Amino acid sequence: MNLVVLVTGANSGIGLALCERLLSQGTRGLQLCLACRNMRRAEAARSVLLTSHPTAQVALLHLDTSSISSVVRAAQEVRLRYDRLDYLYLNAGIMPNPQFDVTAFFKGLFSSKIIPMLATGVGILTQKDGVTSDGLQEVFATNLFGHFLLIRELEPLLCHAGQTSQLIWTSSSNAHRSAFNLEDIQHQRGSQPYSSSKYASDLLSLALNTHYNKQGLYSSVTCPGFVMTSLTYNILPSFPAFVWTLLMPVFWLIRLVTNTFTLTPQNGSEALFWLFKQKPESLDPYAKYHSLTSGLGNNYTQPRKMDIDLETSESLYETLLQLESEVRKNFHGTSESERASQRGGRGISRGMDHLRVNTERFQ
Ligand SMILES: NC(=O)C1=CN([C@@H]2O[C@H](COP(=O)(O)OP(=O)(O)OC[C@H]3O[C@@H](n4cnc5c(N)ncnc54)[C@H](OP(=O)(O)O)[C@@H]3O)[C@@H](O)[C@H]2O)C=CC1
Ligand SMILES: CC(C)CCC[C@@H](C)[C@H]1CC[C@H]2C3=C(CC[C@]12C)[C@@]1(C)CCC(=O)C[C@@H]1CC3
Repeated sequence: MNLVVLVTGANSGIGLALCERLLSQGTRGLQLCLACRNMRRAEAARSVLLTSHPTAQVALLHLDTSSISSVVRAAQEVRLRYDRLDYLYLNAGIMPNPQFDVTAFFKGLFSSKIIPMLATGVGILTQKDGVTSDGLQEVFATNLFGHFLLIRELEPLLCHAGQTSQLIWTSSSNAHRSAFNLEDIQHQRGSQPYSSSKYASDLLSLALNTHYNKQGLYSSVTCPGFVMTSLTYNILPSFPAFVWTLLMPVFWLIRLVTNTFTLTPQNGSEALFWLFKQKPESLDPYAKYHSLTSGLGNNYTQPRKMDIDLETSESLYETLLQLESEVRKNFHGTSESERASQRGGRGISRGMDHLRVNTERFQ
């Protein structure tokens, strides 16, 4: 059987580590597709993978999840290239302009909330969000909506009679109900867009199971733990690399009390890889599958109930469908010459100006 696996944000961190593990376990005929926004980095990732697995089938796909036109074009390309899609890893993610609250961190260290604070980062992190050329909030567009649109565009490959397909989200322990608001799903008015987008992915996964299980499509949510990647290095950009290295023994000690300090991308990809080997029908739609690493360095996967409910997940799903239909109307309303100039990388914001206006009421 030729399994097709597509991973978004596959050129670094957890996504790349997952690809390495998928190839290492030696599934015959596995076709891996790295969907990345930066083709130079994607090429470099493919070289790394092919160095250790010279006969592997590793394809590249240009995909910028924050851009509607890029998602639509990438999905078109996938439909041309493949006649099935068995696993879709929705892994690409950003946490732009993170602000680390040092005072809250030190207060937390000497309070009873120390363990949850170290495990989730809740209460010590905020971000400054931007707006995409489509007029959407950047974190929402990148982490959630681009992926939602991708799933909808790939429906013909994902919903096949007689076979199951899996959607696997890289969510986070930072996902928190208090950061999410159904009236402001893009988190335009708050300072925790990352937490909001990850909580929204937890809700959306539940809704996707409700609507697509009958068609053989299953969705699950993972949490990689705290992993040292470019995303986390960016939280304390003033720390040179050697400071992080010096802190490693401290982190290993913390791991003795919270197994969420997975630290390496390989450890962090544990749950994503574990799900690859599971029968999707046996998975719990209300569970988040956590990558955990014990004090002795052993990796394992543990399901934990999410703080989500069916009603909110349905409301979010309906709102996303409305936004999708608005976005499609505007995208198809764009003239061919405008789309051609978008393809050339110019005039995206001009071509999508009317969309920005129309999406305003969804923000
Ligand atoms: N590190 C951690 O502790 C945790 C991470 N996560 C999640 O894990 C996922 C992977 O992050 P991680 O490996 O840590 O960090 P990395 O920054 O190493 O990986 C993020 C990947 O997403 C890609 N990406 C970002 N924006 C886009 C976009 N618009 N279109 C396509 N690809 C994009 C990046 O590409 P590029 O190289 O071009 O920037 C990169 O390949 C994210 O969803 C993150 O939120 C969750 C919990 C904890
Ligand atoms: C000695 C200190 C300077 C150590 C600082 C540690 C913090 C920077 C980290 C402790 C818990 C971490 C954490 C995340 C980021 C970095 C910490 C706050 C995340 C929020 C990163 C993104 C996620 O999705 C979840 C992570 C949870 C834990």
